[in-house]
Amino acid sequence: MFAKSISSFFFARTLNTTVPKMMSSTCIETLSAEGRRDFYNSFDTVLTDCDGVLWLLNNTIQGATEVMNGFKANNKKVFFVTNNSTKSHTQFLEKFHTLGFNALANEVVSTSFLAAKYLKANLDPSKQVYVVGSPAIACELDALNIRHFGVGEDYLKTSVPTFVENIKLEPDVGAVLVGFDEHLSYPKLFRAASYLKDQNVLFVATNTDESFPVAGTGLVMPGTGSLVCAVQTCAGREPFVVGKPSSYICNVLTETNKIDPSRTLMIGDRCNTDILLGKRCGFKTLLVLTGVNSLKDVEEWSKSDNPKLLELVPDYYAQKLRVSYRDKSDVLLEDNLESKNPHQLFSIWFKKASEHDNVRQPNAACLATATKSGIPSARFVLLKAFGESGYTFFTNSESRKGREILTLEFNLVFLNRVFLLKFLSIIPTMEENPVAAMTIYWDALDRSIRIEGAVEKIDETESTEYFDTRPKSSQIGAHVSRQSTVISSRESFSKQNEKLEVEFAEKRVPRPSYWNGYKIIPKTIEFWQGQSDRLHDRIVFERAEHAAEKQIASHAGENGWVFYRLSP
Ligand SMILES: Cc1ncc(COP(=O)(O)O)c(C=O)c1O
Repeated sequence: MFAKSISSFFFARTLNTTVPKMMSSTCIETLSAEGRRDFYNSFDTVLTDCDGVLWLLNNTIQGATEVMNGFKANNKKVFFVTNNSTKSHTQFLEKFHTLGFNALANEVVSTSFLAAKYLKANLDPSKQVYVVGSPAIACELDALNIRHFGVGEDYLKTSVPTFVENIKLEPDVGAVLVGFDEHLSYPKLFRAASYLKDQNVLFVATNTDESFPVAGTGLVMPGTGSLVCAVQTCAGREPFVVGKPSSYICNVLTETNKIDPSRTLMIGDRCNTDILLGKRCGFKTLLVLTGVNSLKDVEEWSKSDNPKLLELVPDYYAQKLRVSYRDKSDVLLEDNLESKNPHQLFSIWFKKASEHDNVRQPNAACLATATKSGIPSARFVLLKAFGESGYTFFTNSESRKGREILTLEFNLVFLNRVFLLKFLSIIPTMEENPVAAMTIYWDALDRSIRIEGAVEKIDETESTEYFDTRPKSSQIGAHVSRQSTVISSRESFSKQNEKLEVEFAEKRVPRPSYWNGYKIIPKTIEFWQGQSDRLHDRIVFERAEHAAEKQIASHAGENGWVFYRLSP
C-alpha cells in the first residue's frame, strides 16, 4: 500500500489551546508567524521578572531558559529583575546558572542590591541602617560598606511594658530598610516605628508584593508588602520603594546602559508590579500566565473604566514563555540537515508539525494545477501518503483539477475512437496538463514545503482500498457530489445525499469510478524555514540528472538527489 500512510493524522486532531479574545491585550500565541516576527523585532532590550516567569521556587518553568538564552544569542540586551530580597546578587547568579540561564552579574537586578545602591547614594555616610530584612540585605549593604544592624531574631522575651522600659535605640540611625523578614516581630515593628518618628530618617522598602499563591496548595504566602504595610501603619509614613513597579530600577539601569524605552519589553506574571513598571517606563509589556495573575483578572480590568485598573492591562499575553521565534543559531545549514534524502526530511518535518498543538491539519496542502494553455488554479487537498513513490491525494477525476491533471492513462483512452465521443461529452475541451505543484505551510513552525513534478493516477485497487477506509458519510458524499459542476441549491444536493444514505444504509458503498488517487512524483522538493531576521532558509532538493542539465552547483544528497540553497 502507501509507502507511509498518514491516515492516522487526519481525523482526530483538535486544537487544544483555546485562547479567549480580549479587547486590549494581544495574545502572542495567536499571532501569525509574520506577526510574531514583527513582535520579536520590535524590541532589543528585555526586562524579565523571575519568580512566576522563569521559575517557580527552584523549578524552571519549561521553555524559559531557551527563550531567555535565545534572546541573548540574538543580541538582545537582557535584565533579570526580581523583587525577591532574600537572596544576594551572588546567590541569584548561582541560581541562574544552576537552572541553565546564561546570566551575567550586571544583568541581575534584585531588590536587596537596589536598596543598598539607593542607600549608598542617599544616606549620610556617618549614619547606619536599621534593617527589617534578610541576611541577603545585610550582604549587599556590607558590599557597599554601609553600616547596619537588625538582621536576625528579635523576639519579645519579656512583657511589653518591661520591653518598653528597657528598649535602647541606637543614636545614629539614618534609615530604616524593610524587606522580607521571616523573623518579623513586635520588637522589630516597635524599633522601626520609633526610628521613623524622626522625619530625617529615610524609610526604604524593597518591594510591596502583597502575597504569593503557593501553587497547588490553596495556601497564601504573605509577601514583603504585608510587612511593609505593618511598619507603614505604625510609623504613619510611606516608604520609598526600590522594587517593581518603582521606576527607580530604570534609573539604575539607564545609568550604565543605553535603553530605548520604545524598544524595550517587560515580561512579568504580576500586573501590579511587573506590568505596571513597564507601563510607567514606556516599555511594551507581556504578561505570562504561569504565575500570579490570570487572564480573568486582565479581562475584568480591561472592562473597567478605572484608569488605575486599566493601567494594569498588558499589551500582550502568552500562556508561558516559549520559543515562538527562531533563534539565530536555529538555521537550516547544508551540513546539519536532519536528512539528505528529501522524503526522509519531509517525514521528520511532517512528524514535528503533526505533534504541534497549533497545527490543526498538518496534511492540508495547496495543490496548483494549470490547463494546457497555462491558466492556473489552486485549492487545498489533503495529502494522504508520501515517500519515494509519490505524494498522494484523492479527488474527483471530473473536478477542475481532475480534468487539468488528466493523466496519460486517459490520453491513451482518448486515442480510442469509441471512447472519444463519450469522453468529449464529459469534457468539452482538452485541458490536460499532468503536472502539479503542492505547497504545505505550517504557520506555527514557520515552515513550508513545496513539491513539484509530474502527476500519475495511482493504481485503482489502491484507491478502492483507501476509499473503503473512509467514513460512510464521506463515501456517500463522493457519490452525491459531481465536483465542480453547478448545482441549483444546497437543498437539492442534501436531498440526494439523504436518498443515498437510505439506499446504502445496509450496504457497502462502492468507490465511484471517477473518484481516484493521484500522486505527484517530485522533481523538486523545497524546504523553507522562516527566520526572525527575515534571512529565511530555502533548501531545494532536485533529481541529480535535472540539476546537472541546468549546471547548478549543488551538494550531494541521497538516493539520486542533490540539493542547493536559494536566496530568500
Ligand atoms: C520574598 C519574595 N519577595 C518577592 C518575590 C517576587 O519575586 P519576582 O519579582 O521575581 O516575582 C518572591 C518570589 O519568590 C519572594 O519569595
